[in-house]
Parts: sequence; C-alpha cells; structure tokens
Amino acid sequence: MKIAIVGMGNMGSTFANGFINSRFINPTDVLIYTRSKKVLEDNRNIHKLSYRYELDSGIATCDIVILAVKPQDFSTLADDLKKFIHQDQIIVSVMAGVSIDRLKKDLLVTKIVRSMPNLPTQIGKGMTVFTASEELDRKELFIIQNLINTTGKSVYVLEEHKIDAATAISGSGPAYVFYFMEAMIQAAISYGFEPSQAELLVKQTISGALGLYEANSLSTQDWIAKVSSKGGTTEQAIKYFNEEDILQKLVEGVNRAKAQSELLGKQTK
Ligand SMILES: NC(=O)C1=CN([C@@H]2O[C@H](COP(=O)(O)OP(=O)(O)OC[C@H]3O[C@@H](n4cnc5c(N)ncnc54)[C@H](O)[C@@H]3O)[C@@H](O)[C@H]2O)C=CC1
Ligand SMILES: O=C(O)[C@@H]1CCC=N1
Repeated sequence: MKIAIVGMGNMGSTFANGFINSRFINPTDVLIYTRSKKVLEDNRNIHKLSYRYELDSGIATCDIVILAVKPQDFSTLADDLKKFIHQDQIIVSVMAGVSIDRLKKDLLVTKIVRSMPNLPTQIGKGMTVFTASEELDRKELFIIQNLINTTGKSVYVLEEHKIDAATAISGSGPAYVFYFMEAMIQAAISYGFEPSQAELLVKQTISGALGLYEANSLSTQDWIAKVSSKGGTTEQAIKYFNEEDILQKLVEGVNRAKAQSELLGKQTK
C-alpha cells in the first residue's frame, strides 16, 4: 500500500511519522508533498527521496492521499491536485470544516474520508474522529481505521456534522487544557514558585487527576466532591468558579469553536 501526504506541517509530519514508526507502512511507500525543504531536517527517519516539491504523477500511484493543508489553502491545492488523482484512490482529509461534498466536487473523486485528529497524535496518544463517503466499502474503512490507529485512538461516526463537533472537543481540546494549565502555572509563579517548580506542580496534578479518572468509574462531579472538603480550600475556588459561571463560559467557548468549524466549511466553498 502506498500513501501520499500533501502538506507537511504539524499534522502531515505527525501522520507520516506515525505510519512509518508503527511499521504499518514501508518508508519507501510514502510520498511527501511539501513546499519547504526544512521538513527534511525535522523528519530524519523519512528518506529524502520520499519528498516532492510539486504535485506530480507519482500521486496517482498511491492508494491513499492524505490532505493536511490549512482549509484556506484547499481551493488552490484542489485546482492542481484533481489533475493527478483518480476514482480508485481514497482521499483522507484532516482539514477543519471542509465537507465531503466539497471535497468530492472540487477533486472530482468519490472515495472520501473526512477526519479530525488532534495534536497528541504526535506521540501516539491522538484522538481522531472520522466519517466517510458511502463509496468506501467496509474493507477500505477498516484499512483507514487501522492506519489512523497508528497515531492513537479513533471513533467512526456516521453523521458528518459530528466532525464539526469533534473539532471543537478533541481537535481543539488540547489547547483548552494548556489554557487551564497556564492559569495554574501563572498563579503558582505569583506565589513565589520557580517557573520549573510551578510547571512540575501543574503537570503532575493534571496527570494525577487524569490517572484517577481513568482508574475508576467515578464522574468528574464525584471527583470534585472528593477533593472538596467541607469548609476547606477547594470549595472556595469552585464556589467562585460557579458564581462567575466559568463552566458555562467554557462551554460557550467550545460552542464557538464548533461554529467556526461550520463557518470554515461555508467560507472555503
Ligand atoms: N494543528 C492541529 O492541532 C490540528 C490541525 N488540523 C487540521 O490539519 C490541517 C493542517 O494543520 P497544521 O498541520 O497545523 O498546519 P501547518 O500550517 O502546520 O501545515 C500545513 C502545511 O501545508 C503546506 N501546504 C500548503 N499548501 C500546500 C500545497 N499546495 N502543497 C504542499 N504543501 C502545502 C504549508 O506550507 C504547511 O507546511 C488544517 O487543515 C487543520 O484544520 C486538524 C486537527 C488538529
Ligand atoms: O484550530 C484549528 O482550526 C485546528 C482544528 C482543530 C485544531 N486545530
């Protein structure tokens, strides 16, 4: 099986490395289409002969073509790409917002997978939600799922609108966690901890909390109650968060990410 990856930024290089490191794909069976030669230095396990700096007929020899450019770059890419691809290939998009209909219309092919990974795919801990056009058969879907699973976990959804929802939850989600970490680190530094100590306190706390959550069947609410002693410290923080409606504000932020994913789909038409 041969795979082409178009766009070698965060996601493109993550997928290329995931496939190769897991030995799911032979390094010589990956073609990388990139604009920048710098990626050669950043991805040393990928052979330099795998790189192409312009789209060419090599892409037609691939079974799967992964599109990992920004949604805003898709129109320009599609004009060029449609000359080199054909109906037997499976096109896998990781672009936020770009719909299956749009991919079909602009690329003139029908086997489309629309997926939404996230950045922890870089370390094999990714969460990818994907859906596919009805032209893919079960065997092809199975191959795609196995491929995605080399970068972490995956969930297949039938309804395409859930990809916009997943974009707001798991796609953008790592940034929300880092945002919360930033608040805790800033507070710790303001109390006099060295930045490295502040980072350790927060890192270990987040990882410990997640460990607890994974090891038991208790809900997040149950865990909050366990940490909050009556008349104690945590209670004061949670009380303030509730008074300021922080939870609802966070939900509103996630809603906005989802709306943007839907809007990107309309804007890039
Ligand atoms: N960064 C993230 O956490 C996630 C990103 N995505 C999606 O992945 C896609 C890529 O995002 P990133 O990797 O973060 O962006 P990026 O900007 O790091 O990478 C995109 C790369 O594509 C290249 N490119 C653009 N047009 C090209 C063309 N015609 N031929 C070859 N290369 C071309 C650019 O030079 C750039 O290196 C986006 O559509 C985004 O919505 C999805 C999930 C998570
Ligand atoms: O922010 C973005 O548009 C992309 C999609 C999900 C994560 N990063």
